[in-house]
Amino acid sequence: MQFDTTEAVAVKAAKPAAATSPYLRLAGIRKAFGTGDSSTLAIGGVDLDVRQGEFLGIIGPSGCGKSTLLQIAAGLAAPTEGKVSFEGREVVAPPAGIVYLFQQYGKSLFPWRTVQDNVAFAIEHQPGMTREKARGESRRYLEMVGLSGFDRKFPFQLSGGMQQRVTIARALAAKPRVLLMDEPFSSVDALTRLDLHALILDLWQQQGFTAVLVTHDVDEAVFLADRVAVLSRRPAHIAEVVETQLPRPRDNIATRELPRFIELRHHLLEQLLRREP
Ligand SMILES: Nc1ncnc2c1ncn2[C@@H]1O[C@H](COP(=O)(O)OP(=O)(O)OP(=O)(O)O)[C@@H](O)[C@H]1O
Repeated sequence: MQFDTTEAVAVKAAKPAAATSPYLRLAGIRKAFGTGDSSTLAIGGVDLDVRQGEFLGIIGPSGCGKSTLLQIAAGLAAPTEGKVSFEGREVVAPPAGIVYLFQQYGKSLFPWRTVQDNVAFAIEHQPGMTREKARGESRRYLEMVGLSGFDRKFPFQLSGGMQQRVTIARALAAKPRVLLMDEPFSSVDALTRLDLHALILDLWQQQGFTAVLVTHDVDEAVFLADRVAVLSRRPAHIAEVVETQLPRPRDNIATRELPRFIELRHHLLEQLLRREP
């Protein structure tokens, strides 16, 4: 299938300057682990601008450096070369406003805390915040992710999908301006994953944060994102950035049947399969 990028280029050119100005910028990012003969070059030079308010998907072959890149964007890891800036300031530590959602909900929730106290953890240390106020706020975010009434349960009393909803509620309680997600839906079953896709899109639309999602799943990236960045094999660089141009609101069944969805899925799978070792 021939992939037509002319439309994508035209749309990009027509956008107002404010929508394309640097918001979260990764410039010349290289990352090596170790030194000398045993060193691994994970990222070989990545330039990527994340636009304010967009939903950006990042896909790439296994082990190409996706998680490393996201950790660098979050200020959780330092690049060997290059610079990250957020709202015009260089990122040298995790900045306020950027929240990182980990893949393994099981490891990121505190098993000894109730669900509401897990969410409260994101806000209870804020100046002027009391435990009761934090719990009240937590219940509001639990309601947003469809978990009203589960606030006094412990994580082990919830299904995997529900536990991931708790981590999403906790991330939202921190009021992210940018939510970075590292394969957040990969540990749940296929139907729960579709539910979580709809949930994260609703929340993104309601709350107005910028979303960056790293995933192996081409369908997930195309379904959720405005743009999909394709990473090359390690050492990673940006092979391509595609504008999805799918109408919103997106629907779990209808959107996936659109010719544009099928065309993008085909193109991106072809890219990835060609790039798998
Ligand atoms: N702390 C570390 N020390 C040494 N090497 C590391 C470290 N973290 C990552 N790497 C290496 O860097 C490369 C990229 O890893 P990373 O986890 O970023 O890839 P990924 O694309 O997210 O992988 P996957 O798709 O399997 O989740 C891999 O070769 C990995 O072994």
